[in-house]
Amino acid sequence: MRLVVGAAIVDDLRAPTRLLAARRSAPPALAGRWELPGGKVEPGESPQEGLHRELREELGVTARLGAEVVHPDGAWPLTPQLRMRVWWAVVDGEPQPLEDHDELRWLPRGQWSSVDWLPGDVALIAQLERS
Ligand SMILES: Nc1nc2c([nH]c(=O)n2[C@H]2C[C@H](O)[C@@H](COP(=O)(O)OP(=O)(O)OP(=O)(O)O)O2)c(=O)[nH]1
Repeated sequence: MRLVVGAAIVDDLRAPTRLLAARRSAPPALAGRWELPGGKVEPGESPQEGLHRELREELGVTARLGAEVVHPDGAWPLTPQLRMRVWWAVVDGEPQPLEDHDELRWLPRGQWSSVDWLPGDVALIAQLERS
């Protein structure tokens, strides 16, 4: 079982009005679907270290993490091999699609479920919207 970390990047941790969605450019089976920026934690890294690294690599930003978005079982199941932990985050500057994504989109509150999320993200995004 491999751990993936993701960031729910918003404009304001206390009163979010927009959420950043990222459209995958690869592999072909996932390309075109939307996800939270992030990726797999590497051996020797803490989940938070891995998330900061992924956000630097993918978006070119430095992040400040807020609270974890907790799944009742501890982590969000994505596939039989993957589970994901997610933190709210704010970032400095405007994220750029440097790696893994061909489009970034700020979704206004109320429209967070309006893009075609990866299947494992749908319940998570619904929880973000309710929070
Ligand atoms: N980053 C991210 N990955 C997600 C989300 N939802 C979801 O099912 N996944 C899946 C897609 C991928 O199979 C996996 C993340 O792997 P990745 O390919 O982005 O990881 P990585 O950047 O570390 O790349 P690599 O080492 O596998 O090359 O988790 C999500 O919201 N964010």
